[in-house]
Order: sequence, then structure tokens, then C-alpha cells
Amino acid sequence: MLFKVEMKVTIPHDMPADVIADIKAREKAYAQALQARGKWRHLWRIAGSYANVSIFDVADNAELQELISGLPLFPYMDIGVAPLCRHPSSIHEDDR
Ligand SMILES: O=C(O)CC1=CCC(=O)O1
Repeated sequence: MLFKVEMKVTIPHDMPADVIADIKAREKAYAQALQARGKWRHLWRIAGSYANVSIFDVADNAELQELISGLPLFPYMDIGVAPLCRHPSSIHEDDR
């Protein structure tokens, strides 16, 4: 199942720089591992903001919840999720 996920990050102003750097490093490693597994198909920066739009490919809602809630930045994110299905005009046969 494909989901569009939008993540907007707001880090508290009083968080120490070394803590922020550690969270961001763990976030990057986590995101890249999920991309390598094919779970996180697309990851795009939304230009001009500390936010991304992503496409996840997961078995079900429960797996999406598990993966998203494991993000190190999860406590500092506003997240929006939309389920996707194949568009009848799409030429991409693997979009399902
Ligand atoms: O920078 C972001 O948009 C938050 C984020 C998600 C995966 C990652 O590496 O950073």
C-alpha cells in the first residue's frame, strides 16, 4: 500500500546543538535504511521549509504507523498522511 506522508519539523528553540545533531544523524540513518529496504520510496524536501513529502510503500496502516513513530524526529513533527491508489492514466505499471 502506498501512502503520501508530509512531515513538518519544528525543533524546540532551547534544544542544545549537540542533541539536535545527534537526532538528525539518527534520523538520516533511519530514513536511509528504510529507503534501502524499499519502504520509503521517495523523499523530497519541500522547498523553502523544514518539511518533506514522502511516499511510503508498506503492507498496511499498522506498518506505516510503526515506521513513522520510530522516526527520531517524530516527537518534533506534524505529520499528514494520505492513502494513494493507481491513477487510471498512469503509465507506471508498478504504481499500486
Ligand atoms: O529533514 C526532514 O525533512 C526530516 C527528515 C526525514 C528523514 C530525514 O532524514 O530527515
